[in-house]
Amino acid sequence: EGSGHPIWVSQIPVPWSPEMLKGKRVIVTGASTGIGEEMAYHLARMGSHILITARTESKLQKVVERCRELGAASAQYISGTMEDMAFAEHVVKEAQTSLGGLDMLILNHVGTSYFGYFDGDVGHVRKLLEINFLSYVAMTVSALPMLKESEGSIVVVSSMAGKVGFPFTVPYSATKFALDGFFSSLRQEFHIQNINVSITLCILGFIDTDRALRAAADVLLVPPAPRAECALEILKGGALRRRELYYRYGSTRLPLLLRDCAAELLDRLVRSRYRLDRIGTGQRRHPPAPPDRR
Ligand SMILES: NC(=O)C1=CN([C@@H]2O[C@H](COP(=O)(O)OP(=O)(O)OC[C@H]3O[C@@H](n4cnc5c(N)ncnc54)[C@H](OP(=O)(O)O)[C@@H]3O)[C@@H](O)[C@H]2O)C=CC1
Ligand SMILES: CC(C)CCC[C@@H](C)[C@H]1CC[C@H]2[C@@H]3C(=O)C=C4C[C@@H](O)CC[C@]4(C)[C@H]3CC[C@]12C
Repeated sequence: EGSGHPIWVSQIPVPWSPEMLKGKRVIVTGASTGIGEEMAYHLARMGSHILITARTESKLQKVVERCRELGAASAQYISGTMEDMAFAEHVVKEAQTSLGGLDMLILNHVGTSYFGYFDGDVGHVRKLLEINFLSYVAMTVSALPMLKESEGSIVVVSSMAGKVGFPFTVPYSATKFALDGFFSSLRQEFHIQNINVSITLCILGFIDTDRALRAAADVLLVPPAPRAECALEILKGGALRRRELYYRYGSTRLPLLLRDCAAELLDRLVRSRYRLDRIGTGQRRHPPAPPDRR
């Protein structure tokens, strides 16, 4: 008995239950902090086998310890950078060798970017595409044989900035839009080929992680949503094999409906949620912004 609404999964309505992830073998990337860390703790409480990754070993160690305390069936980490596709593939192989397979691949990490006017640095766009997009592709490709066998799930953490153009996140937004194209197209092929691997694209609004607050809290007139609740909603969406997950629903799904019938209006609404006079303080690494051209 779950508490959520019944949702159609393969023609059968299934309610959410934490039991769904019990004993499942799950990879979470970018799990040293933020939403990824919270997903690891939820999975631990549900009794999953957890393999987490990020660059900072000291943080991963602590997260793994906490996961064991919280009741994970098992918890381990591998540290390394997703700039390196060989590392991305290595993480997946580790699931094969130490967990004997994989039920859910949660792609969540993002490389560091800036919150400010696009600075023209093409090299940065390429690097961010490698970390935020290409490594997701590489991990998906190497995990697919295991996921086919388990009839498992791929969970892709994206953003409102992967569906709508927001200012001050140009390189980041490009990487998130790329994920939609790749995974939505791939989902269609899975259907045609009767491959029973679900793909859940998660569309998140502003979430209260340390990094996001540091970068944008000063500038945005939008209240951030809590990361632990966000993490749980992502896991529910994945377990229920939904195609897309919106969090929070009211501030993500409704603006997207508006986009499809009144794009200019949404653009204007979005711009009105920014204190443009505060851009250029704090996180920016690069020289002067062009004048505000509203
Ligand atoms: N917070 C928000 O407002 C929003 C977040 N999202 C999405 O949610 C997801 C999580 O975001 P959030 O929790 O805020 O992010 P955080 O910055 O808190 O966490 C990012 C994670 O990625 C890891 N990481 C960073 N660079 C690399 C790298 N080169 N190689 C491997 N791992 C790396 C970090 O660890 P380490 O530095 O140790 O490598 C960390 O674990 C992202 O996909 C983000 O786009 C979407 C919409 C809004
Ligand atoms: C106006 C409303 C319709 C909705 C507004 C939602 C806006 C404000 C939300 C949607 C996506 C959010 C950005 C995001 O995805 C990820 C990051 C990376 C992080 O390190 C710094 C914060 C940043 C840039 C978020 C800033 C806030 C954004 C633009």
